[in-house]
Amino acid sequence: MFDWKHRYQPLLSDLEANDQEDWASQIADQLYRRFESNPHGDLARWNAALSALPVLHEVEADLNAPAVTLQTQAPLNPTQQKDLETGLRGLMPWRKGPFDFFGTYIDTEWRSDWKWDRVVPYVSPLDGRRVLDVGCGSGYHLWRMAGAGAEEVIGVDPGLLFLMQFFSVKDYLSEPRVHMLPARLEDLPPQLACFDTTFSMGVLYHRRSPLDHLLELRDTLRDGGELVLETLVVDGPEGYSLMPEDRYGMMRNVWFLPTCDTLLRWLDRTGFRDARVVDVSVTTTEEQRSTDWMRFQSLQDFLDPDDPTRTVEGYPGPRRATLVASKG
Ligand SMILES: Nc1ncnc2c1ncn2[C@@H]1O[C@H](C[S@+](CC[C@H]([NH3+])C(=O)[O-])CC(=O)[O-])[C@@H](O)[C@H]1O
Repeated sequence: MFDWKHRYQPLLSDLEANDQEDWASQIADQLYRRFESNPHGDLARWNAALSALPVLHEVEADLNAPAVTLQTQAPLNPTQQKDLETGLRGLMPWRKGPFDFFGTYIDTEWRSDWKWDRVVPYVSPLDGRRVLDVGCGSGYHLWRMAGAGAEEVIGVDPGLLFLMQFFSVKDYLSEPRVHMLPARLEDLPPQLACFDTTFSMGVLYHRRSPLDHLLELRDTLRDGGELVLETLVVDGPEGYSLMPEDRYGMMRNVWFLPTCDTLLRWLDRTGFRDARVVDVSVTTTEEQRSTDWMRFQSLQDFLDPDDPTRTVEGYPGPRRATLVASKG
């Protein structure tokens, strides 16, 4: 069974030592529910894949390279190489990355490093900061945040396969600064007010109530803390946002695609100050595509073949804005 007690003990002890006993006991309850009282149907299979990964010593990491990289001095022997392949293949599909496990390159569906490169020039330096990443996926950006010098990084994402992918990296590293919880933002205690920087990238459009999402993000931050928000946007006047009739680019659960000016208004109304748009980029089929490690359909299949500037449903194709704001 997935040994969550052992893996989460350091985080729970840290929180207790920092007067966050309530949060620690809430996390322990949530973990118990997810792993023991009501486990996901695929958990045993994913755990077997994680357990298949070879035990290796003196692993070093490069958290500043485009692919989060793990390496050892000596190359892996053929048995270790085979076990590595079995374990990593058992954790497919790999969507957010890339990663390099001891020379095995995981070409993920997304070039998440491209997003990081777009965002990081505009973020206050992360050195010494306590950082939250909401909707962290496999945890790719968590490792890059630690590489950028953050003192502590916590990711939250409800996806359990993502969590298993996170532990496929974490189990190799003695890296006490980086944690991931299988939870939604809404599952965190209200008014945490303890993070210096909170990222929400690729989540807002999945929320039926985007303003509540912004309020919940604000409540995670200390006064003056920084929000980094990245989400899908459309053209149009202030106040406008697109609500797709059903799917958007074949994705279910897409609710609001605002204009940049609407987003600035939303941030103002939810208690942020100094909000600014720092980047707007079209998502290309080079950035999001099927690979050997994610063999399902991807962006190319979600765009109109006769007009790739539009989704198959006829909406404007994906364009993402990054905004930075402070808790007012
Ligand atoms: N309420 C929620 N709370 C926390 N996580 C959530 C919630 N709802 C959805 N998610 C999670 O947010 C992530 C959004 S993906 C962005 C990944 C990364 N940030 C990226 O920018 O590359 C974008 C996409 O694939 O559309 C998924 O992993 C969800 O499980």
